[in-house]
Amino acid sequence: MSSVTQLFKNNPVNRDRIIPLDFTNTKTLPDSHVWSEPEPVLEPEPTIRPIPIISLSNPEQVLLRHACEEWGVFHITDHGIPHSLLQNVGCQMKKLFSLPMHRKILAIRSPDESTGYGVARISMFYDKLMWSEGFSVMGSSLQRHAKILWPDPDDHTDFCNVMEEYQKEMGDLSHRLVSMVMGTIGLTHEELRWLEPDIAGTRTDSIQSFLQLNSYPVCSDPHLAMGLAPHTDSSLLTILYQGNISGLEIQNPQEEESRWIGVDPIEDGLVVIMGDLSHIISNGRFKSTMHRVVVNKTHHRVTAAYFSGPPKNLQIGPLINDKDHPPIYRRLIWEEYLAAKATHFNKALTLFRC
Ligand SMILES: C=C1C[C@]23C[C@H]1CC[C@H]2[C@@]12CCC[C@@](C)(C(=O)O1)[C@H]2[C@@H]3C(=O)O
Ligand SMILES: O=C(O)CCC(=O)C(=O)O
Ligand SMILES: [Fe+2]
Repeated sequence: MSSVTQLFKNNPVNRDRIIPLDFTNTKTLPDSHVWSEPEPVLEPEPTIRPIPIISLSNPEQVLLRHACEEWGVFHITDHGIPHSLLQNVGCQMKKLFSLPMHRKILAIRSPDESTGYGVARISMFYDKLMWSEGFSVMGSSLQRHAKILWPDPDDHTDFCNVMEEYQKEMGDLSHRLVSMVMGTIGLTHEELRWLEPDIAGTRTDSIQSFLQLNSYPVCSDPHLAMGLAPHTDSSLLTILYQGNISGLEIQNPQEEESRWIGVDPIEDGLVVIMGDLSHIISNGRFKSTMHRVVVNKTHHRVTAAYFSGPPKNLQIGPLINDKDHPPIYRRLIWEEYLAAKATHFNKALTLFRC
């Protein structure tokens, strides 16, 4: 059993934090989903620099390092993922989330499981409920849940083929990205051996991953709702496909006073979100930036987030140990980190401080 699966068995979620609202049959915002008074619209700050864009056909080390150290979030272009595959992923997500509620419910995640249909796990750390629904995939859960959602083999085969292809592409891309970003701070350390491609497919120590499909239905009162509440990702890094609809925002990492900045889609781009584990490995140099998702009145937004993490049972820890910068985090395995996150949420990182 994967360590992530075991983790969810040990940290079950309350049922009321699993089943989403039936958004298609909800015309006005229920009180459970009202987060705040409308925020005053902030004038755009002239000093705010745009989120970095890194071309993978010719990545500049200095820019990439800057993106990881100053922003923790950046766009990538020329990533090699076929445009048609991204479009198919978008279509399949729409197909899934447009199913009637009574169908989606058949694939509902159970309280001690990580995969299937339901509300994002961070929901349990907030009083209010979010204007979103999700579908999580890990390993063999894809086939099982797809067959429940679509008894007709034509439908579930299409869905599974697209998602399997996407996971394969994301696996390769995340390997490339992790070694690229770690390379920018001089990490060629023995301990990064697990990043070397597993061409024969025989190693048991390859990267673990988790695919999260998110759906943010149209909302009559977007200023009062929250698509996905503020959080940092527990991954090494997350690759996000967000189509061409805005909604993702990051907390400006260069300001003390939190101000949210939109990460608006760019043509054929993907977004990379640096996770807490990269922050740990880089001994605090890389930011794992707080982000959230806002919703809108007119467009149903669907996104695919691919979380990659280190191999099962592999201990990771700060890898830049010169005497001027002693390690600020202790060593840990991904499962331990996820367990801390599942109970302490945004305070999890501080628990591993030396
Ligand atoms: C591999 C991961 C990453 C997890 C935990 C575990 C499985 C589910 C992932 C997400 C997916 C949705 C956002 C998030 C914040 C959530 O609620 O569940 C993510 C979380 C994290 O990054 O902590
Ligand atoms: O949907 C988005 O724009 C972001 C999703 C996200 O942050 C997540 O799934 O962790
Ligand atoms: Fe996230």
